[in-house]
Amino acid sequence: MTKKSIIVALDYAKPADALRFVDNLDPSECRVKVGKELFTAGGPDLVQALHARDFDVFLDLKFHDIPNTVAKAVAAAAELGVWMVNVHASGGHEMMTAAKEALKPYGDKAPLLIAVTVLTSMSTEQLRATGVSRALPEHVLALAKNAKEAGLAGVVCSAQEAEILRAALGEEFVLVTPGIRPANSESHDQKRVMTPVQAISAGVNYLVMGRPIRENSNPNQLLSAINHEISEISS
Ligand SMILES: O=c1ccn([C@@H]2O[C@H](COP(=O)(O)O)[C@@H](O)[C@H]2O)c(=O)[nH]1
Repeated sequence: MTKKSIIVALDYAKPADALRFVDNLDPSECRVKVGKELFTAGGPDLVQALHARDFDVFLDLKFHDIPNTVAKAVAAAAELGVWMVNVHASGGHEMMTAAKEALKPYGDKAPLLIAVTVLTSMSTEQLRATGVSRALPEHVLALAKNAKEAGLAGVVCSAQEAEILRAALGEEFVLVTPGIRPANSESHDQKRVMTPVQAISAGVNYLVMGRPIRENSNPNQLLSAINHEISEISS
């Protein structure tokens, strides 16, 4: 179990606010995630500024397009030197294979390529309303199997599906889980949530946390406390 299993979501509108926030974090305690809002505002310069501060960057742009376009997009992410990048598993096998192929020239320097299964903000009812009739965990597993068959390193899912995925897809398959909330804290728009300890116990590799950390009066203290909590159960 890596010490840096917490990925802090930098969901800021302004790059300066994101950098001010990370300047109070220790890059040996966490990694960071740049999503659509911050990347649209700050672009490659912002990613470079995070690298200069020694942070591993998960570029969470959830690419979903035709295979050629997605392949070019993940190659552009590799050029930025990010640690992790993702696509939507619902884009299908051909799209995911094209993305994987596009990273081959980068060898050991290629970012980890993972696929989003079902967003953690979705409930069973919301998924059904999109036309998916099978049970939500079953759908997540089918998408994750497709991602593994296409050669991807892992998936984004909810920690609630981690045990099923770990059992079916093996120890090496990377599970990245947003929707992580400390006990008794607000869920916001997240529907499938778990606490950090529950998630790690279920076999998750990386915990994505945004608002609970960013909105805490002492983010560093909270990070250390969670790192301590999870190190106790994973040692
Ligand atoms: O299924 C998904 C995929 C991505 N996310 C992203 O993770 C963070 C979660 O932030 P919180 O503030 O901890 O809710 C956010 O950047 C999402 O875009 C997700 O939540 N679920």
